Amino acid sequence: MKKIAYYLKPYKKEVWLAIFFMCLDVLSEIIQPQLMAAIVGKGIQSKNLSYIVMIGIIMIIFSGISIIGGIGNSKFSAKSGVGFAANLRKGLFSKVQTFSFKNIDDFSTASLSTRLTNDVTQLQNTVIMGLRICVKAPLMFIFALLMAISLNASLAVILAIVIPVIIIALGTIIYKVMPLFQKLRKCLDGLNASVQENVTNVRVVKSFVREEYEKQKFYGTNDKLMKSSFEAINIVIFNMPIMMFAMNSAIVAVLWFGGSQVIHGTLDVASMTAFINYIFMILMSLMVLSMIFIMVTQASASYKRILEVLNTVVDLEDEASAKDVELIQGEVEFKNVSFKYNLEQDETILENINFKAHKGEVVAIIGGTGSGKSSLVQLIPRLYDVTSGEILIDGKNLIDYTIESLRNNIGMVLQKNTLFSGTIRDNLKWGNLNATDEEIIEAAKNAQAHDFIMGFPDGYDTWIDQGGVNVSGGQKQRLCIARAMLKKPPILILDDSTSAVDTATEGKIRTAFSTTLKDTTTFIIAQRISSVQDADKIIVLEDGKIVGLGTHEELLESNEEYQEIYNSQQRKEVNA
Ligand SMILES: Nc1ncnc2c1ncn2[C@@H]1O[C@H](COP(=O)(O)OP(=O)(O)OP(=O)(O)O)[C@@H](O)[C@H]1O
Repeated sequence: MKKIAYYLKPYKKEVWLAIFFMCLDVLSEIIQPQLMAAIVGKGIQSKNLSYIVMIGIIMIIFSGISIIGGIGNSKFSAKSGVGFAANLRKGLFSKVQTFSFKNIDDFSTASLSTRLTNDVTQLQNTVIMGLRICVKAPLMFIFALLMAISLNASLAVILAIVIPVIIIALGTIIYKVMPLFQKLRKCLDGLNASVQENVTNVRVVKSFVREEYEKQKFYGTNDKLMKSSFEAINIVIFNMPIMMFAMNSAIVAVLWFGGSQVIHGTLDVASMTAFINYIFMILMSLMVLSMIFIMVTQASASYKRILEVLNTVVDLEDEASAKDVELIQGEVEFKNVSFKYNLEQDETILENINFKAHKGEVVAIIGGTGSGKSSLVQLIPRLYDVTSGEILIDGKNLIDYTIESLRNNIGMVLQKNTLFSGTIRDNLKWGNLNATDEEIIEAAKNAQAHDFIMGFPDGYDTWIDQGGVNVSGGQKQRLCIARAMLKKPPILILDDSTSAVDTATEGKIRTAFSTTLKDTTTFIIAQRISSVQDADKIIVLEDGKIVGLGTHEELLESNEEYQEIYNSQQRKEVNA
């Protein structure tokens, strides 16, 4: 609770103001039945008009105070709730930014986005409602109870029977509904994942004419959510009738016993009317409290999910001895490196990897799909940590460098390239915020992107839509390469990042690399032999193991696997 309350702390003043205004509202409401009793008892019975007018004016004044209290409370509770939610979202977002790839894999992207949006909104509403009703209902309950007892203690005994019945009924409802609310939030995750996946991949869905299939899949998830909601609603609906039954029974009992007291002259009608009003207030506040409890039960599912994010131990953090490095030289060595995504997993993704890349060398990695090429390069910027063995950069273990300074020295073009909404210039500058226009143009020229950028009417100010959907696959890849080059990193990793670029353009990019990035150690993952044949070293990977290491000529002469890949690509070219 402390962890979440921390985000409400900056709004402490607003919280107290909301409570203060609510107290005003409750006190002015609580006084009304007494004043009404005075009008009925003293004013009407003794036909004293000036007394009735005077008490009437007092009632109007208290109503005015009650309105001011209500408005003040609404304003400050909304301010606290909305501010709290904004702070909490900031906190969650910052936490997610520290997550390793594994942490993100564990949660799933859709679940994280539900937690940052829906779950936070749920807590925001709970804070707002809490500060309105949670303060009002208990205050109203206590004051009305005190007034009822002071008016007629013997009649108040009725409450001693009704209140425990209500509490037991409410407890049972909450106990039953709690796990259902948790199930409901999980279903909401599933629904969000389905929507996100479908919207992101709408082009694939349409090109495969799989709209109907996706629709059925979505209907399934949607039905699941509807069924879980019904399950919860079927229990919650008992709340209101039970409360109404308890309230009506209590009022009938008051009329029965109170009526006989009036007949025997031990209670006057005005006091009985006031007593009924207080009973009404007590039971109404209990009813409202019951609704709050249900809302809190629902929010507690969101609370747990938010806490899970905040409490996540980031499995990839700086070692205590890690030091910042300004500029690394770029020598990379893998020593007996083995890797699994999950320690419980039987299958080893990379096994006993050994090689050394000298500063400025181009190391190409080739191999079948799923052979572990991407996994291997992702270990260099510590996107994942090795399971055993070690990776050395400039002779020092990776973990001796702080993650931030290490990654600042590495440029990476991932297999799944992403551009952000913004201009081309903004997207390129993302690689180096201090880059000048000249540097941006130079990087774009080297990545063979300048010509097509200038072909757009707005040139470098052309707007890129979210995900880069308004540029072609090959253009997107070249923009991502330019972005990485702009960083001028000592180590550059290109994971299958020219697959959509034609061979001639790819050749030009390689030439640009060899001149402008001659001191950069470059790792290139590629499928085409033509993309790797000029590399200083080629690693042939198969099932996570190195089965060949050498230059194109060496491998062509002595390595069976490489020969096989080469021959199959030659055959394809001849057939084409
Ligand atoms: N995040 C992940 N969690 C668990 N397993 C993964 C993850 N990413 C990849 N794998 C598994 O690791 C193995 C190697 O995948 P990797 O992406 O490294 O291969 P690759 O050689 O780059 O393949 P491709 O050429 O198809 O991109 C595969 O069996 C894959 O299923």
